[in-house]
Amino acid sequence: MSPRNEPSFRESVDLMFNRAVALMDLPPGLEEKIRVCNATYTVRFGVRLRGQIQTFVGYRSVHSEHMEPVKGGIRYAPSVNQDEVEALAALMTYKCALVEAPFGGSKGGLCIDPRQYDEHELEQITRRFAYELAKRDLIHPSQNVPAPDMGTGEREMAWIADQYMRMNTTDINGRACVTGKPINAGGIQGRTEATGRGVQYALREFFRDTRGMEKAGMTGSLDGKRVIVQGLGNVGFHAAKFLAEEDGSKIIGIIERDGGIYSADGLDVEGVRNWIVKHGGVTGFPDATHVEDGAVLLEEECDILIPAALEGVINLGNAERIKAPLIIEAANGPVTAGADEVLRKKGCIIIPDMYANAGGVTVSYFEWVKNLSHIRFGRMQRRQEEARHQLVIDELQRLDDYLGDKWSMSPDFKDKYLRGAGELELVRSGLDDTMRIAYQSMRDVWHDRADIEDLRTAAYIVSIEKVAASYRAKGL
Ligand SMILES: NC(=O)c1ccc[n+]([C@@H]2O[C@H](COP(=O)([O-])OP(=O)(O)OC[C@H]3O[C@@H](n4cnc5c(N)ncnc54)[C@H](O)[C@@H]3O)[C@@H](O)[C@H]2O)c1
Repeated sequence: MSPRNEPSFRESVDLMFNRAVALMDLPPGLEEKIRVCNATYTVRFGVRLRGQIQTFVGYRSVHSEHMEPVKGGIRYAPSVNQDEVEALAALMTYKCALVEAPFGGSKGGLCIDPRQYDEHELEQITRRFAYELAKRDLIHPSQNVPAPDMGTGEREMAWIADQYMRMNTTDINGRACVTGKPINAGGIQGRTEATGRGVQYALREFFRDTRGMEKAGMTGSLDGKRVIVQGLGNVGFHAAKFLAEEDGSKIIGIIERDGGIYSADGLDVEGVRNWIVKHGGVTGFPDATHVEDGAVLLEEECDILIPAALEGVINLGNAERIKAPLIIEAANGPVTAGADEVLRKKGCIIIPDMYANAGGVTVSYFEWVKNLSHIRFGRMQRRQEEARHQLVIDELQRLDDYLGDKWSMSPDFKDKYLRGAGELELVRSGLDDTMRIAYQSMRDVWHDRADIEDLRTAAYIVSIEKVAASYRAKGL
């Protein structure tokens, strides 16, 4: 974690914000209005567990209501605190603006180590937390819509949705009170993988940016690139798996709570994940070198470093020793403001969190829209699309017959062509499109303005401009 003399997470976010606004022309007062967190609600509640009452502390922070509902995940971790949820809520505001998800920023957290409780106990705690928030409209389809974050997943989101709906039986849009739910509880295809998938799409778009690649001193494609990932949870696992399986990248290092593993030949991501589930950590994973202090692997030679666990892991204590020319912030806030400056001076390119991990909120947006429209994406068009596709296939079949040996339809064409109509494909293409457009908007600012050195400042400028435009349009 950050050495004590570094600013807190929230201060770090504010410093990065200030760096961007210094290059903008905002009316006096507006910059402060955008930067500050509107409100943070603290809840303390008791749950009777194992024969005695245990008190839990949780937070829900609302950073900006320039658009409503506000949106942001709920984190379960012992280290959750007000500063952290406020920093994360601020990042949600900028993230939503950057990818044009029509939400303000929010975040929640519960101080708990979920590994210390069984499933039934976690359900009791989650339902009580949800009750405390929902009765104050801090969980609500049109006011405040949580999602998963560290330590939570679709299981917790299903409990939260159910709790809200029990409390609001006449709210026909009740399911839209939270996203990241399982499919059979109103979720959407592709949400679980969305943040990791977004990291993959972000990297693909970066690799299409010739000038960006030049700035990073990189050439070629993702194929064969050496990648180190910290945190093989929801985000890190999916990002690593897709990069290895679909882009040919080599995952040479994985860092977890109990240390790190390294193999120059590349690690089997799925195998490591299964090992962690079975053994509780990476220790003992075969055919790899194990290091007790996983953080040293952050400093190992690689092409792409993906911090996907905690904030503040790249700080003034290790920034000078980071060798990766490219860092993609899958986690929120993994690089402190001080480390950001050190790395910038070294020429390291950072794809910033507010863009890199925006895949989650993008697909959450799709899920929210799906819940409000009460119909699965593609359901009404599917038959019609299939009929149109069949016309094309029939026509190509005639051509195939006519041309004989000179040409033939590729064997998987029909399958691939028909596959384009389902919900998962629609979600993926919507996510890909979003990640491309958002990258291009920061890229243009980064490359076109001589006074902007880095992608993070460009990202802040693009999103602050959007939030400012929204305040200007509606008044404060
Ligand atoms: N889940 C999402 O959709 C989402 C969306 C946007 C951003 N994020 C961000 O991504 C990051 C990870 O979230 P997640 O949902 O994947 O959480 P997760 O709980 O699924 O996974 C976190 C992983 O990090 C590991 N970890 C914890 N402490 C560690 C340490 N000290 N060193 C190494 N590994 C450690 C955990 O063991 C776990 O495998 C967070 O910063 C979160 O805010 C998540």
